[in-house]
Amino acid sequence: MMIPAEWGDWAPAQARDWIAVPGAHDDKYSRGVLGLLTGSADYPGAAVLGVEAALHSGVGMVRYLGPQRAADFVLARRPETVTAIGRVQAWLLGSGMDAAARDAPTSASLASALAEGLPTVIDAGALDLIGAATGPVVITPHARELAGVLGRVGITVSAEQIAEAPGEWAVRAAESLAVTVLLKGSVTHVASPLGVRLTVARATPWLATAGTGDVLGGVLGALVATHSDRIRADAGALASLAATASLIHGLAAHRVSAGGPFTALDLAGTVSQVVRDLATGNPEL
Ligand SMILES: NC(=O)C1=CN([C@@H]2O[C@H](COP(=O)(O)OP(=O)(O)OC[C@H]3O[C@@H](n4cnc5c(N)ncnc54)[C@H](OP(=O)(O)O)[C@@H]3O)[C@@H](O)[C@H]2O)[C@@H](O)CC1
Ligand SMILES: Nc1ncnc2c1ncn2[C@@H]1O[C@H](COP(=O)(O)OP(=O)(O)O)[C@@H](O)[C@H]1O
Repeated sequence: MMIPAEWGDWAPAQARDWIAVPGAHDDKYSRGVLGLLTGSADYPGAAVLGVEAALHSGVGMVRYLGPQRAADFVLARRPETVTAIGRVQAWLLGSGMDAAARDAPTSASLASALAEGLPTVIDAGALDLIGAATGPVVITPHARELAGVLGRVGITVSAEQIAEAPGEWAVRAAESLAVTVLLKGSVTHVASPLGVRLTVARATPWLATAGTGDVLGGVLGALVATHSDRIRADAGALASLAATASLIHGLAAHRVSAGGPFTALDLAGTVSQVVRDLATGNPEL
């Protein structure tokens, strides 16, 4: 296995360059629209968390196009969300889905989104569909999910082995799958097929609570939607955006935690404060 050449720790000064600040000529469409196919009858809450996080990250519009039960919860929490079908600049797929339990309409919707060639974040219950993507992809597995993804391409590894050497396995996955990999953990590792290797070490162990990964998906989805043109010109941008999303997530966690427990929904609500501090160059970050 290839040993990672050099890992660089991603810092707020670098993340600042990846916050899309709207200008006088922007409207909601020019800022970027994120489409979400997330949530399921079993996990409708993941849809709410992803939408909440995307809206707090600074995006022009969120189109939530998942199952009706989840859409009802999403709209009850966030009436800003649009549930009408329409054009998007990027997709977030799979959070709160179980690949083994996906129904035919959901699989068809995922296939259709993947065929559009748009920048796409693939999480959780859509990770089995990486090979169907036609655009630039970033995947957001934890160690157990990455073991499953690698198993599907004939690489046998356990979640425990991945947790022991996360950097090496993130690189192996990026090279084998030809996608950007954001491997979640106490330190997050981002590896791209082009050789970018970034770590983000700003998290807190209080993040080990249900739903925080769904929040990360929403943050990354928003960043990708607001940089869609740039990604299409240079797929390498996905690694910088993935590291920025993880950094925002970790900084928001510290802020909402202040040394104690917090909920995933409250984490999502804190993301906008961190994005503001990055955008305004707050030196305290
Ligand atoms: N609010 C929402 O809607 C949320 C929705 N979410 C969504 O859920 C989906 C699945 O995500 P995930 O990461 O949990 O799934 P996965 O990698 O299959 O892990 C399963 C493994 O866990 C283990 N296990 C289970 N219970 C255990 C126990 N008590 N103590 C110890 N082990 C236990 C279990 O082991 P087993 O019980 O089989 O022995 C198995 O190995 C995904 O779509 C995500 O987005 C989440 O984000 C949460 C918030
Ligand atoms: N011990 C830890 N220390 C720091 N961050 C953690 C720790 N455990 C989990 N995290 C972070 O919390 C998030 C959990 O995501 P995930 O496992 O997908 O949870 P869920 O499926 O419940 O949303 C990831 O961003 C991960 O990096």
